[in-house]
Amino acid sequence: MRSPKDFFAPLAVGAPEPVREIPALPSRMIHFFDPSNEKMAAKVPDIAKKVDVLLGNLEDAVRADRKEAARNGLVTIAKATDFGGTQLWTRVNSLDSPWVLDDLVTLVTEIGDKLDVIMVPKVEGAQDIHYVDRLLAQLEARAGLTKPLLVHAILETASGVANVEEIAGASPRMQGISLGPADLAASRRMKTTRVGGGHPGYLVRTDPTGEDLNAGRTTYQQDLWHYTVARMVDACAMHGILPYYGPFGDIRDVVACEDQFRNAFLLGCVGAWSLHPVQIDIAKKVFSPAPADVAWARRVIAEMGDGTGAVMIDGKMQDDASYKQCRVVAELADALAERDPELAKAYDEATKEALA
Ligand SMILES: CC(C)(COP(=O)(O)OP(=O)(O)OC[C@H]1O[C@@H](n2cnc3c(N)ncnc32)[C@H](O)[C@@H]1OP(=O)(O)O)[C@@H](O)C(=O)NCCC(=O)NCCSC(=O)C[C@H](O)C(=O)O
Ligand SMILES: [Mg+2]
Repeated sequence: MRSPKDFFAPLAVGAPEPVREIPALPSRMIHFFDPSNEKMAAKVPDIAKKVDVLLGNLEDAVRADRKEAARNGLVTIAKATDFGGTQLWTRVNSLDSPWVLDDLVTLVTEIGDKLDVIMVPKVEGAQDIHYVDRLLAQLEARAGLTKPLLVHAILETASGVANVEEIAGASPRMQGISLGPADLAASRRMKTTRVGGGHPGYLVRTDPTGEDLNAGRTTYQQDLWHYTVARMVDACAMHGILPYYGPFGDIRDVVACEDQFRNAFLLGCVGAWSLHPVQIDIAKKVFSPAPADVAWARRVIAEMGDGTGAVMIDGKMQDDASYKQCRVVAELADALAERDPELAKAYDEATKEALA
């Protein structure tokens, strides 16, 4: 563990100064594509206009014999594309794989100035982040980069969950953490074969109403991921970094995907992964607060003045704490409005109506 005194010192001579604060840039959807897949790669310029984050995936879902093609494809795409205000991320192979060293060396050297965040899979503890942290500093120094690359960990091993607080605080590069429900289920020996989402067998049942144990009893499906997401959100909030729900693998089930994303949004996540174009608009809808909620938040803030004391608005008590809750929603809305003029208009119209 580094001393707090040198936590923000560069880890290699000539490496850029680490950031002191993680920018809360819109990242409602992290859109995955395989850079070795020509059809997907051809769609990148168009998709880049629609998403907050575009991620060139080199890890799982890329066949072993396509790893080099994916790495080289990402370099070519990054050099040839103007991403505008859209962030470019990558997910490198796992730290125990034969590909990760070349992934990091090639990407930082060739396109380190274009990349914003490196997603590291299967993180087990702070030691994994420390390894990547030092290596990135060496590579950044050699490439002459002036802006440090940020690191995003996937929470997808039982050890990772047990160590999530130390992972979140392991480096000033830590930008955020995503839930990886598929690998996590395997690591924990959970008995679901689904990629994220619920399971009909994970439920609670109302009490029996009489002798017949089957009669009149309702069951309610529970969220398999509630504990992990909540723990991840707390760890991220404690360290000033951003939490994300990960993948929802049932691409056809756009309804359950929206539900799972919304649960994560309400619990504190700022975004989720989109694996297919159809999931982009779901994430955009869910992770942008509704205009009516933004209008309400802005109204409470306006009526609360300096944010202290208690007032009644429409029969509901508001005080210092609810003022802070409203600031969370209003600040997110302001950040999204800056990127999205349509959303800005919808928020302003709803606010005008609420304040009239
Ligand atoms: C899931 C897919 C394999 C589905 O692909 P496909 O069968 O081609 O779907 P469609 O025919 O409906 O596609 C229509 C067109 O759209 C293009 N397409 C599909 N997906 C994307 C995309 N992500 N980005 C850009 N374009 C995309 C198709 O090429 C079709 O094009 P055209 O024929 O010209 O009309 C596929 O969507 C896919 O591979 N998605 C990404 C999967 C992925 O990245 N998986 C890894 C992340 S999840 C994970 O790793 C688990 C996690 O770590 C954990 O442990 O939980
Ligand atoms: Mg995984």
